Amino acid sequence: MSTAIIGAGVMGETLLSGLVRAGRRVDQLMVGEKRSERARELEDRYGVAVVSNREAAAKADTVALVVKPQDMADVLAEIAPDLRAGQLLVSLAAGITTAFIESRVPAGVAVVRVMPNTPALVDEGMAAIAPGSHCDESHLAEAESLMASTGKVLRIPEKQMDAVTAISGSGPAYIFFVVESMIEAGVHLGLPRATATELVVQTLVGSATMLRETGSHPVVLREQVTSPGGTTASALRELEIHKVRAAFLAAMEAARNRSRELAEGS
Ligand SMILES: NC(=O)C1=CN([C@@H]2O[C@H](COP(=O)(O)OP(=O)(O)OC[C@H]3O[C@@H](n4cnc5c(N)ncnc54)[C@H](OP(=O)(O)O)[C@@H]3O)[C@@H](O)[C@H]2O)C=CC1
Ligand SMILES: O=C(O)[C@@H]1CCC=N1
Repeated sequence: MSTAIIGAGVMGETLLSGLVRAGRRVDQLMVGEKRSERARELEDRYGVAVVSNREAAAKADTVALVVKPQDMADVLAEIAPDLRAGQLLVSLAAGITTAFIESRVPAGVAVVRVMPNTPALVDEGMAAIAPGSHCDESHLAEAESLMASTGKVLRIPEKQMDAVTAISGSGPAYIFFVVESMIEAGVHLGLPRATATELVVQTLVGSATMLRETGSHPVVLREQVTSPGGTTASALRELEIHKVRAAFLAAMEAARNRSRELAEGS
């Protein structure tokens, strides 16, 4: 089964590198890339064939679309003449619905919508997948296997996709923002930047591992850290006063709304 990746930016290369690490044969992979300098870089780094979008669409059994949502209509118009019934299109673009894609490609082309995230680069990705209307189990299983090469995969109904995008798609950026803020705070408290960075990163990894390995609710884990009348209670009171919880809710609503807008091409 050959797979083409159209759009080899951050997410496209993340998928490509994951497939290569997972042992997919490089001669079964293709990349559609228009910039020749970038094409050479990918050929050198992965030994993968870089071809035109149309050739990729014509030759591959599965075509992964990893261009920006705003470029999706143009790319679909370009490759539609080369697509045929039975092929699988896997879209990783935020906002773009399976109906949007299905209305622009030949009948019988199966579409799966995926929301991945960048921790896929270290095989700790979280991807959600949703089938379009002409998809059977084999198509969904192929999309699942593509994404499982770089982490966990969850099957969801497409109506949940904008919310998922706001949580796990954009989520790594929120976590990095928190990490950055904690490091800056450490520097304000007088710690060397390298010390603050090591403390924060290991605290994050340790806390994430506790969440995954104990399966305990985050409230329980937070209460274990919060000694009566102690330092953590003082810190958490400040986070509540500064409405951090409300800020997270507003941020994720904004991301969900932006995902809906991207579907309309804005
Ligand atoms: N980054 C992330 O964390 C996540 C991204 N996504 C989705 O992945 C998609 C890509 O995002 P991201 O990787 O961040 O963006 P990038 O801008 O890094 O990548 C987009 C790539 O598409 C290429 N491209 C644009 N037009 C064409 C075309 N006509 N033919 C071939 N390639 C083309 C661009 O090339 P050039 O630079 O030369 O224009 C670029 O390399 C988006 O739809 C986004 O919603 C989903 C989840 C997470
Ligand atoms: O910011 C974005 O639009 C993309 C989708 C999810 C993460 N990055």
